[in-house]
Amino acid sequence: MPVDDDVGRGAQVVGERTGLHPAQRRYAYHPGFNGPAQVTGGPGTGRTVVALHRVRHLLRTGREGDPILLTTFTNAMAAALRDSLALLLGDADAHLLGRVDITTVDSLAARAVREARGDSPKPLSVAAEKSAWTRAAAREELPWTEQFLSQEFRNVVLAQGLRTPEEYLRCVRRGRGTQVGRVQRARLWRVMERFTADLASRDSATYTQLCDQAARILAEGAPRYRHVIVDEAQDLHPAQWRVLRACVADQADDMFLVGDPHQRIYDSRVSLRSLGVNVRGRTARLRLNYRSTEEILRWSASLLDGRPVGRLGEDDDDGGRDSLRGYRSQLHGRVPVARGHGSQDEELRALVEQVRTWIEQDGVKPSEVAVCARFNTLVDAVITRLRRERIPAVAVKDNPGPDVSGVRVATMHAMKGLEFRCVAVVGVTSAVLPFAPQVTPAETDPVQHQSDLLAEHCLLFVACTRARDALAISWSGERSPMLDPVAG
Ligand SMILES: Nc1ncnc2c1ncn2[C@@H]1O[C@H](COP(=O)(O)OP(=O)(O)OP(=O)(O)O)[C@@H](O)[C@H]1O
Repeated sequence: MPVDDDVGRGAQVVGERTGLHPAQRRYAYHPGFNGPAQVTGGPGTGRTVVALHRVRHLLRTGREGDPILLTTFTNAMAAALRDSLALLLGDADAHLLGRVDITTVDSLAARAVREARGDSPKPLSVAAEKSAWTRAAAREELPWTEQFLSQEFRNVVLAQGLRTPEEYLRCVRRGRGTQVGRVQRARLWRVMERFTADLASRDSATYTQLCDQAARILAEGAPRYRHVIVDEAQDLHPAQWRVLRACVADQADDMFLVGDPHQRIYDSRVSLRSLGVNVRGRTARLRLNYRSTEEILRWSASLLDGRPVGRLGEDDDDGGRDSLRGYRSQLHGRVPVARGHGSQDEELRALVEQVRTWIEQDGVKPSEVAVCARFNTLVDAVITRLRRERIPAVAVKDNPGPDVSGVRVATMHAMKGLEFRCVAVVGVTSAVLPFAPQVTPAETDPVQHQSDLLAEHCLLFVACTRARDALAISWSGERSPMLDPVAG
């Protein structure tokens, strides 16, 4: 199989055109789509590989000098895509690489704002945003929490690009499960105005605000790219889609999107049609997983417990549902192991044994083993413990290159897009999965509650589907209810 064996990367290069499955090849080497095209599929079905081949095809067949934008979700994934594309192009086509801008949408947005204004506001941390909402709401007795205010601003105002109180009064609050009348909307708007003015005075902004600003700036100028290729499309917010739409003219082969709605771990349900990205008649779904064994796939899929997952690029009003029907692997191996422990110390001791077995008995390189946890505190504890037991360990967030040895340790969010031969998911307790502060209470907003809960299930699904050959799940104390379908 013509696959390079760099570690911890999702976008490994499938060598020549003939290495692709016919379903992958049909889209990667399509002679020309009459508008945006989209490829979906479960984890490990090679969507990123298809995106890379599409870039190569467009580079080879397009006009010399036509710029291409290739975006993904994190800087680490952008770096991995850059390496993979360079490998795929090889020496013969290396000169074409300069035509491809590989970056995240947030970085692209920050760049556009900086170019227009001479600088760009400082992005706000989650904690700083919460305090800013508290300040904005301080003068009024409001019935809303900071979480509600932040979601209303992000999921209604910024999602729809609303500019005035009149627009907000008139808008349909898509995706929100609460009624907010005219008087309440007027109050909410005042709070949101105070929030934005406060941030502006501190020269700060949320990432979504930055994208909203960038989309307006870009829409006023000429399109910057001839083609836009989007990896991990399931997690982009409408403001990020507006940035992308503004970057490329509405024409043949303008946008090529790949994503998996089962891996949506951020709160973004989007109607692409309403944002001028209409993929109708140009969609394909991949079903063959090349990464994991069938045993890992089945096990991980049952974590979603049949929960309905909306289609990529459709919101609740579009109403479509995606499914993992027909999703399969031709690889076979051991059934994943799920085990509870009396204390965290015991759990970490068992983890050390498991990792040792993978490395010493199964002959797996340390860098092909990953351990992940919901939060950084446990990530740090795992690294300390492994090192104490003389097992080399490195944090994925420190971006270790492929030649750095050591077990990779990361949060579940940071596992997005990566893959490893063996994966241990630790600390899967009821306290962190689902993580209550992350899930809007049903009485505050029942729709948001369901969507937040689904994102928690998807997060565990993403973590487990990074494993190629072996998967071990553990917890200490009370097991997460999300494991009920698999752990009996
Ligand atoms: N046709 C193929 N032949 C052999 N291996 C393949 C093929 N297509 C993809 N792969 C391999 O399958 C693995 C998953 O591919 P890729 O990362 O592109 O999938 P993905 O759908 O983007 O996955 P995810 O979103 O879960 O990260 C990689 O190791 C890749 O090299």
